[in-house]
Amino acid sequence: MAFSLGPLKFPSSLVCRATPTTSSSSSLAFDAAYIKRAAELADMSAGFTAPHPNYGCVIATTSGNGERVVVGEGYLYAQGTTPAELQVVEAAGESCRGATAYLNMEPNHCLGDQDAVSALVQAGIARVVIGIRHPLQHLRGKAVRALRNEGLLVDVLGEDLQCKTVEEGLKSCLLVNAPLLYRASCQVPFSVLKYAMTLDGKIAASSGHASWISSKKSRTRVFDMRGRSDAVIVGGNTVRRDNPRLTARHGGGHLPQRIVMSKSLDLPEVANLWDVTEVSTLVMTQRGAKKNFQKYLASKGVEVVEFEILNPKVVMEYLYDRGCLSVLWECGGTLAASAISSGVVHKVHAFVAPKIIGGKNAPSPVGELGMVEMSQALELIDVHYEQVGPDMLVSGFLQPVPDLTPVIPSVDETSAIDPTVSPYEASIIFFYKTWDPYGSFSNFSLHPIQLPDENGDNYSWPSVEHYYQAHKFVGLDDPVAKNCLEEIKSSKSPEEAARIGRRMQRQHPNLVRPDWESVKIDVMYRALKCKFSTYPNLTSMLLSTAGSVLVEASPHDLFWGGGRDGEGLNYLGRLLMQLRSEFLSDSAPNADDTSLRHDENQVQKLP
Ligand SMILES: NC(=O)C1=CN([C@@H]2O[C@H](COP(=O)(O)OP(=O)(O)OC[C@H]3O[C@@H](n4cnc5c(N)ncnc54)[C@H](OP(=O)(O)O)[C@@H]3O)[C@@H](O)[C@H]2O)C=CC1
Ligand SMILES: Nc1c(N[C@@H]2O[C@H](COP(=O)(O)O)[C@@H](O)[C@H]2O)[nH]c(=O)[nH]c1=O
Repeated sequence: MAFSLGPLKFPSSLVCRATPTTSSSSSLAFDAAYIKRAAELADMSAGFTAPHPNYGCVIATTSGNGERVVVGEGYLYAQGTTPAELQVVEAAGESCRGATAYLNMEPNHCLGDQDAVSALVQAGIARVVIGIRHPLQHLRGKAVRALRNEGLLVDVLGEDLQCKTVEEGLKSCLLVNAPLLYRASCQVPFSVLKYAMTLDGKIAASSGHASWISSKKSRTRVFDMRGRSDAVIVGGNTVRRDNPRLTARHGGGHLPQRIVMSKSLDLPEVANLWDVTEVSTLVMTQRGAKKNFQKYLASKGVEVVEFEILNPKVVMEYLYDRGCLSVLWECGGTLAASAISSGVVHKVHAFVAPKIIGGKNAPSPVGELGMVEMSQALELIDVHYEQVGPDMLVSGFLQPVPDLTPVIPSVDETSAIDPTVSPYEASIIFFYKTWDPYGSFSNFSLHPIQLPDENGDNYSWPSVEHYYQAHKFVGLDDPVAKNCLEEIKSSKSPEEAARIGRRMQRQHPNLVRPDWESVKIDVMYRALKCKFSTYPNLTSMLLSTAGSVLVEASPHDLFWGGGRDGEGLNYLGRLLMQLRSEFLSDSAPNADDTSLRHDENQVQKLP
């Protein structure tokens, strides 16, 4: 799950938070330059590391006359080869003592791996500057903690170093591992749509002829893009029309797998893509399509994969499972439209050639998307323009680079709600359905609570949800509202209570107590406090989550829940964290309500 807070943004105050060793602006400028260099180095292995990240490392020190000197540089060549940090400390030897290591990304710190952390420690590195934390939950923060435990000073960009000077460096680090961030966030490979079009927006003449629209220089650039990808995808029509090779002919380097998506399998018997001597080809089709042709392809060494229904989403999920990090779509407009509509395209590279071909029926880069107004157009983010020979390369993101910082609410809010949570280090614990591992945190869990009813009489509410829904109608002198309250009290399940309360609120908003919006958080907090104080196992379960951010994983409820992509306010999670914080500072939690006034004040303070 992604909590995209928008890409490449810094907190609004750009005041530098910097450690004593880095406080001068010239040191920050060095930090920024070296971290950028680490990202450049990491980029050298693009295409080779799937599904692992790209790592670069620069080690710099201050010489006797006070000058900064780089004592070593390196990058991870490919998956399974010596980590960048190890290579550099080995090469730089004694010069590493007291030096600073710049890493574009927090290293893996897994048991059994050749360990970057121990290499840096043993080499005598004094300080480590890290571009971004590891985006994968199980690795996030591990190396940072381990290095700090060993006494090294660790500065993470955007956390310990937050200022304009390092902004570019951080951006480079995010971009160089953008495929990993998208992969981790969307559970599909990072996906780029590339096409070449004429100035009048055609990707071929009306005859279908397309070679060539872009210049030789642009096409050589495409070879490089292919080399950075793990797979290149085209549709059946492009195979029939162009007979492409889809190889990266830029002198060595990585070759991506070639993928054809064809439902009909009405493909030519002779095609460049069926020659798999240099690189493999996969044909993706629908179950049962032209079995004889499937056999024929298999005899040529072409792998055929059948799907129940062939569409870009299932193909991308399949490629994710096969370990692809990055995929290049080089199809025509029909398949491109289908891929964009399915939400699997993250970036676009459009080569625009200064040519006009015309033709009413000449194809364009993206087919039907079903949009009717210009306001619906998809706008690219972080757009770049670059002249390549006579052509213009326009590129940009269709979806922001995901920020996987596991924080809901925001970094600033988190410590205000629960000071025990260190926002950058925290893991997220999601809860939602009652059968989930933390299902007892749900309002729907069947843990009766004793709290006064509308008459002030002690009442056993079957669940927090019963209490919450009923309180929408408390204090109203209306027979329908009173009846609804009674119905909620006697409803057989929390789901039923929720259904009655929500329906009534929707159909008769005038029968909901007028102060509901301002008291609902208090009502919920009172019920939660009672529930978690009443049941010792729930108290300990809540306390056991100390240090983690709690998120109600409701995709629809954007007030109490975190939403599908972290867009929700997560008030239920916030209240539980607030309660946990209160329990932690109170050695003997109980259901006594004498502290309630104080709690209410605290609740009011929530942003
Ligand atoms: N200038 C450029 O950058 C490029 C130009 N071209 C040009 O574009 C033209 C071909 O474009 P176009 O016809 O759009 O071809 P596409 O490459 O988009 O192929 C469309 C075909 O993809 C297959 N397909 C499989 N699943 C799907 C799906 N879910 N949705 C849509 N298609 C699916 C079908 O193959 P099947 O019919 O076999 O079932 C379909 O006919 C050619 O003239 C070619 O030269 C192509 C690529 C790039
Ligand atoms: N016509 C066109 C492109 N077309 C794309 O390139 C494929 C051909 O690749 P190959 O056989 O490896 O050279 C073709 O099928 C289509 O996907 N690309 C471009 O950069 N510029 C162009 O003008």
